Formats: sequence, structure tokens, C-alpha cells
Amino acid sequence: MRELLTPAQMGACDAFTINHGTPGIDLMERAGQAVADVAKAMTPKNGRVLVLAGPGKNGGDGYVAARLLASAGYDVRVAALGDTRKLEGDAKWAFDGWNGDVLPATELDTSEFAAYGLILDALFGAGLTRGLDGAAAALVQAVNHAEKPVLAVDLPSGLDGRKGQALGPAVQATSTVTFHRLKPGHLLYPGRALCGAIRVADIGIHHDAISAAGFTAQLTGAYLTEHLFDLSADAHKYARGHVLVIGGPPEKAGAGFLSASVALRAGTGLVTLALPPETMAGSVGQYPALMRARCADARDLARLLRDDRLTACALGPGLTPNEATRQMVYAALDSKTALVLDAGAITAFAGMVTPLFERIMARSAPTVLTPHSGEFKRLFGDSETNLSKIERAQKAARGSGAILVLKGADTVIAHPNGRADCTYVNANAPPWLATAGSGDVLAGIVAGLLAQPDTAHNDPQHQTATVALGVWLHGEAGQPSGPALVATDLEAALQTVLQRVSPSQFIAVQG
Ligand SMILES: NC(=O)C1=CN([C@@H]2O[C@H](COP(=O)(O)OP(=O)(O)OC[C@H]3O[C@@H](n4cnc5c(N)ncnc54)[C@H](O)[C@@H]3O)[C@@H](O)[C@H]2O)[C@@H](O)CC1
Ligand SMILES: Nc1ncnc2c1ncn2[C@@H]1O[C@H](COP(=O)(O)OP(=O)(O)O)[C@@H](O)[C@H]1O
Ligand SMILES: [K+]
Repeated sequence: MRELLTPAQMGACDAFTINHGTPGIDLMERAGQAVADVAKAMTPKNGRVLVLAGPGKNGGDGYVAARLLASAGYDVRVAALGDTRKLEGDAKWAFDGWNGDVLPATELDTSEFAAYGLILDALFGAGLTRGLDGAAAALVQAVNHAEKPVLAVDLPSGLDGRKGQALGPAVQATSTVTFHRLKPGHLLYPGRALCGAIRVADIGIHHDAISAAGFTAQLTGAYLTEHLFDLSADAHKYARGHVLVIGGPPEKAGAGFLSASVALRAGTGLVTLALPPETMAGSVGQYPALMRARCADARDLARLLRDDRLTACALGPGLTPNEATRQMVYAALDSKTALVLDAGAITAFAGMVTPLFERIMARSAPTVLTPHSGEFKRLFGDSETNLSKIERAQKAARGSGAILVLKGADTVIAHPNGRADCTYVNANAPPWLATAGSGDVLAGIVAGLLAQPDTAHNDPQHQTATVALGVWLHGEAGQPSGPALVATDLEAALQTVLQRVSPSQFIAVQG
């Protein structure tokens, strides 16, 4: 269930299934059945349901649901947008199967919407081609104004299922039922907020359909823990990787400590925090497990990176975006370690990306860029609005040569190869992760995971999955604290999450 399908890919899955012998009306009947089932759970038996049916197959699903709800005892009213005489194919079949009245939607008294227990939005789904206007826009605005529970069929009407954006008005749903697989629009903001609670219903799509039609990305999840390093019982600490984190000046020294301590928690064997002389003087305090090294400039860093036991390096948290940082990034790019560039190491290259991207592309070890949307714009500009966040991340990964982690509530992870099986969307991050230092923690988790031996030998799928695992673990670790979360809480929370998901737990021999 992890593949995400664009509306076009979903349409191709429908077509594949129909071509392999399942009539389209069977798919529509199952879709309508799934919608009716959720509707029943949202409103009491015998409740009043208003079904708003559009001019295509989304409307068809609405007519099926109307029939099933009416036969189950609900008081159903149907209003159609557009001329029902023009309905075709499966949608016409569904319309013909509805025995009740159909009122033109333009004749609805929208002030009566408040009298319904549930509004079913079956106006537009995958077939939306442009922003809603005219009668459709007015209807959608009236639905939203009514503030009644709304169940959207497939997608809230007006929402673009590929981009997760609405060009005009869009339905604010309480719940959305979609079919077979999630679409990007269900996960990418603002679309995700318009969907409410999302259910994915099985409508009997052929099991080979996705292989034939393709997919666009994958949803992250606990399944990614299969990419955790398989720690052998007699492991040596150096066999678990060694991360070097570069810390910054005293004003922002905490960032490096946050990254370094969680890199250790993520399972790497050793972490060295390289600090400028003015920060070195600080006490070991709560971080005695970290080793420290003096690093005043790029030359010091190059010298530290000559230690070939280092397997990953994280650079940027707490660093000032300036020439000295650029030189340190160049030194790190010259090394053979996996590299995570975040925060100051990203902003330092605003408006001067060519030497950065050239050096990233020349590397054989993975380089990861972890920009939030502001940092992304500094490196990649305001890219075309017609691209989804998934497509923007894929394009930026291709252009830079780095594995891109485009952060936010809907973080996208993309490999420069642009492949769908190397692209992920993360959806478990709670909003309280928007707190100072949370990004530094993410950089540390990703570096800590990448540092551990790559048993898959530089396989892009494994590397991207490892980065996506880091993003997913960060989201999981963020959940328990609630809105009081501060970034330092993530370290203990990560420990709990890893205890829960670790594939192999040590079993002691009892005497
Ligand atoms: N293909 C299949 O076999 C299945 C499709 N299903 C349903 O079919 C839906 C897709 O159906 P369609 O492809 O017919 O598309 P829709 O029903 O989403 O809408 C298509 C119609 O809306 C018009 N339209 C698009 N944007 C408009 C705008 N901004 N203003 C006014 N009119 C606009 C189009 O010209 C077309 O007539 C899915 O969302 C899903 O609900 C399900 O029944 C499952 C099976
Ligand atoms: N509204 C949100 N919902 C969920 N996660 C969020 C939200 N805002 C930010 N995050 C996550 O929190 C982290 C913040 O990183 P960043 O912006 O670099 O913060 P900082 O620089 O303060 O550490 C990222 O992993 C991001 O995906
Ligand atoms: K809809």
C-alpha cells in the first residue's frame, strides 16, 4: 500500500484492470460501496444525506453511494452539477441505477445545507483539469460555509491530486475515501489538510496494474526499518561506523551537540564533534560519550577527514553561512565519507551553487542536502508552480547530484536518479517538530544511519531508503512529547522508537 499514484497513473490502473476483464461498473460499484460504508459510520441511521454529484465518474461513485445509502434507510437527496443527459459510460450506468429525484445543483437552496447530517462531495476527483469557477465554485463555497460533516469521494473537489494544491475553491472535507492507493494530493500540503481523515478502499484493481502503470513515490513507514544496520553480536564499535560532526561558534554551539548526540543514538559506533577553539573550552557536560576534536578551519577539517575510519560527516547545524563554511564544505566533499549538508552549509551557497553541485556530482559516496523550504529556494530558486513538491525535490536532486530531503510537514526524499522507488513522502511528523534544533537532530539521525556499513554496497535504493528511514524515525520520535516538545527530547524518544522497531533484540544466555 506504500506506492503513491498520480491521478493519471490511477486512471491507467483502472484501465489496465478493465482491459483484463473487470467491467468498469464493477469498480464503480465497489467504490460507491466503500463510500457508503464510511458515510454510514459518519451519520446516524436514517440520517439526512445530501449527495452532490458531478459530471464525470466521481459523480458516478456518488450515484452508487446514494442508491446504497437509500436502500439502507438513509434519507438521501441528490443534486447534480451539469446536464445529467450528457452523462456517459459508467457514470450514466450509475445515474440510471438511482431511482430517486435528481435536483439541478444550481436550484439548491444552500441555506438548507445545515439541515443535512452529512454532505457527500462527489463533484470532481481525478478528472479535475483546472481550478473551479462559476456554479462549481459557488457550490463548493456553500458546502464549506455550511460547516457540516463532509465526506469527499476520492479527493475533495477542487484539489489537484497530483500537486496537493487547489487553483480555485476546494472542499474542506471531514473525511476522504480514496481507492486502491493514496495520491500525492492526499499527503502534500495544503491538500492533506483539505482531506480530513483519509481511508484507502480496495476496489479490486488488478495486482499487476501498478507494475504496468507506474507510481510516483512511496509513503515512508515502519517497513523501512528493514534498512537498519544488522548489528552482529560480536560487533566492534568501529564496525558500526564513525561520524564526524562539525560544530559552530559559541552562540550556536548547541546545534552541533544535538546532531552529534543523536548520531550516536542512531546506532553509529563513535561520534567525534569537531569544534572551533572558542567552543572547545566548554564543559563536557551532558555529552561525555562524544569525542571532541579541534577544528578552526577547512585545513583542520581536511586533516581530520584523513582518518579513513570515518564513515559519515554532518556539516551545517550551527555554522555561519560564509566563505569559511564554504571552504569546510569543499574539504568535506573531497572526502570519501557519506555527507549530510544542512542549515549554514546550504545557505552558504545561496546564489553560487555551480561549484557545489559539480563537486557533489564528482563524489562516489552519497551526499544528502536537507533544506527546509526557505533554504531550498536559496539553492534552487522558486521553481515552476506547475510542479508538485515531489517533482520539485526530484528535479533538485537530479540538478545537484545529492539525495534531497525537502523538509516540512510533508517531507519529500528524492534521489538524483529520479526513480519512483527512490522517492519518498513522509507523513508522520507532528507540527510541534517545528521547534528550534529539530532540523539539527534530523541531520544527526541521517548521518548516524548512513555511517553504518552499507551492506547493500552503494545501492541507490538502499541509500535513499536509509535517509527516508531517518526522516520517519524523526517523525516517530517527535510524536510522544506533544506541543511541549523541545529538540533535546528527541534523543530519548529516538531511543524508545528504536527499541520498539529494532529487528534483533539481544537475548542473554541464562546460567
Ligand atoms: N476509472 C474508473 O474506472 C474508476 C473511476 N472512479 C472515479 O472516477 C473519478 C474520475 O472520473 P473522471 O475521469 O470522469 O473525472 P471527474 O469525475 O473527476 O471529473 C471529470 C469531469 O469534470 C470536468 N471538469 C474537470 N475540471 C473541471 C472544472 N474545473 N470545472 C468544471 N468541470 C471540470 C471534466 O471535463 C469532466 O467532464 C475518480 O476520481 C473516482 O472517483 C471510481 O469509480 C473507480 C473506478
Ligand atoms: N509543521 C510541521 N509539521 C511537521 N514537521 C515539521 C513541521 N515544521 C517543521 N517540521 C520538521 O521539523 C524539522 C525542522 O527543521 P529546520 O526547519 O531545519 O529547523 P531548525 O533549523 O530549527 O532545526 C524538519 O525535519 C521538518 O520537516
Ligand atoms: K470529490
